[in-house]
Amino acid sequence: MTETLARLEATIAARRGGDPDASYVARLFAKGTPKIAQKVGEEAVEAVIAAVAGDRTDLVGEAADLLFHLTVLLADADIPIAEVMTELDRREGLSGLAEKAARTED
Ligand SMILES: N=c1c2ncn([C@@H]3O[C@H](COP(=O)(O)OP(=O)(O)OP(=O)(O)O)[C@@H](O)[C@H]3O)c2ncn1[C@@H]1O[C@H](COP(=O)(O)O)[C@@H](O)[C@H]1O
Repeated sequence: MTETLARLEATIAARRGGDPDASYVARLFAKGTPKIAQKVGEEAVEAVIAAVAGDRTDLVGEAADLLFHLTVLLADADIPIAEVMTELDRREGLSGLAEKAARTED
């Protein structure tokens, strides 16, 4: 899973400054942060609609669109996905500490 995102991140980085006529990602970068952010918002709403409708197939597709556009948004902000993973790992550690503390209280 992480490898897939890492590959996508590398492809997206390689498209930076590329030909907008030849690449969707280059086109997004050329349009700028507000357009990329708008796409993330749209894809998030579409994923939410698919989830509420109970449409599993649509949700998988919309989730892929959302993760893809979020990866472009992070690249546009010069934030490596690894930094987001580190934050998730930190939170996992915090929840582990909370569980440990709860066990100690018993
Ligand atoms: N994963 C994706 C991916 N997911 C979705 N999309 C594109 O995202 C767009 C979303 O569709 P929409 O109808 O919402 O948007 P649109 O009408 O095309 O654009 P707007 O008018 O809304 O700006 C479609 O054009 C899809 O093709 C993607 N485009 C590219 N990738 C990955 O990015 C790589 C590089 O792509 P290129 O930059 O095109 O070479 C590809 O090899 C893929 O791995």
